[in-house]
Amino acid sequence: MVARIEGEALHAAVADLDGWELREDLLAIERKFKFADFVEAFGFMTRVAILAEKADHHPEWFNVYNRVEITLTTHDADGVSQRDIDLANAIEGLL
Ligand SMILES: C[C@H](O)[C@H](O)[C@H]1CNC2=NC(N)=NC(=O)C2=N1
Repeated sequence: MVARIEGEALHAAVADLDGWELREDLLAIERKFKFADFVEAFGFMTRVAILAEKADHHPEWFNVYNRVEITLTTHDADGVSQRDIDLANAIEGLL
């Protein structure tokens, strides 16, 4: 079981992440990315997929052409956990 991050700690953790926002229901974090074209966007998604598989923590995402929208949440925690924060940080490291 993974602990859910809530309240002040949740807001502080999200504030430390560049460009990520808390979803309105406070149960997930989200970020929108925009690339030059589809090849750039899909290349990014491929690199995220490799990170996600290594971490056994996977994004919910949406892609149209050069736009990628990522939502991170932890099903086991029914909300945001450190695993989401860690994956968001690892994604930041790809940019
Ligand atoms: C069995 C497996 O470890 C779990 O289903 C993992 C896989 N990837 C996951 N990804 C995300 N985003 N949240 C989870 O709770 C989760 N759980």
